[in-house]
Amino acid sequence: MSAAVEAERVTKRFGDTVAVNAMSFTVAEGELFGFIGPDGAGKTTLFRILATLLVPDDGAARVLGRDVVRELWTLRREVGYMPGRFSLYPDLSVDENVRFFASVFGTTMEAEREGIAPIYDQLAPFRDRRAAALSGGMKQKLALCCALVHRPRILFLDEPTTGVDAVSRRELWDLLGTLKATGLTIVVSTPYMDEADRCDRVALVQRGVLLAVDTPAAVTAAYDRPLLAVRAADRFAALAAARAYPHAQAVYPFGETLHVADARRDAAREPLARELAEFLRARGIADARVEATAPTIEDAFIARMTEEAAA
Ligand SMILES: Nc1ncnc2c1ncn2[C@@H]1O[C@H](COP(=O)(O)OP(=O)(O)OP(=O)(O)O)[C@@H](O)[C@H]1O
Repeated sequence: MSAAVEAERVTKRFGDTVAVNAMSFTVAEGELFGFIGPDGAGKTTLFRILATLLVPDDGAARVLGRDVVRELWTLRREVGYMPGRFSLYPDLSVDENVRFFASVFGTTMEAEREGIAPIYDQLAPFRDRRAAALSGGMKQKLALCCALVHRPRILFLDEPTTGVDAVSRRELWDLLGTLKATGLTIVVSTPYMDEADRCDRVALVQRGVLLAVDTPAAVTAAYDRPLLAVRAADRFAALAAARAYPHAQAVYPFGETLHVADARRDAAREPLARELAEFLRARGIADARVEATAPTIEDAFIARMTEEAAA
């Protein structure tokens, strides 16, 4: 498969801030590729460079084989970009928004009706409603529809699920799956680690740096230290106590439990669980129960980010 995106040491600075720091990666054609990272990681800046809206200070990027700086005018017709915010006209109706974006690219909503059907069909009941009056999930679907209306060969979606309720998040990811099945290359960013498993490959970003690029399964498999799950009625007190544990590399809430990453890589899990339980009980967490647990991709990400922050 040829590459849909090739980035080579792409760098962008704003004053003293290095928003994107020498990022190199490739996205294959037809791939659903996710950038995962917290606020300020550089996702928006990178997406704007790949969508030809911002010029990198250093490095080079090619999208669909075209240079994002030298060939921007050709590329703009072939790329769909959905920014995190402000992509719709709030006072225009659903249909008027779609028609507007179609006209920018010299086409019409009618001509593109079949291509946008998987999304537009869900919007059609609200076609005359002003965009401002749509729910968060519907706004995102409309923005996606507008980004697709000129039949791009690649789609860049910047945080499409931020601020969207859980059901709409799932629906949006299902839609991305449907679009991927048509052969479209999709590059998406998100601050939510639990969305990683919906991607073919993910890139973990923090402070402008790529920490890992791999399949979700490989990122999870690379987690190589004992992970312990703690249950206690007073989770807050247990968290404070566990943070004082000398072998804890990272301690964080995880669902109903706390996760404690033990720094002793090669140790057997069970004795470590007993040792932590004894430590917590000695610190007043009388009901502390500790067991070894299998890492998820979120644990793997947190470990990478903690290591990097410590370095
Ligand atoms: N136009 C700008 N001028 C100055 N600094 C900027 C500009 N755009 C981004 N930055 C800074 O660059 C860094 C990366 O920002 P960016 O918006 O790319 O991150 P992000 O991962 O998309 O996070 P967010 O979800 O907050 O947008 C941040 O420190 C941000 O403050």
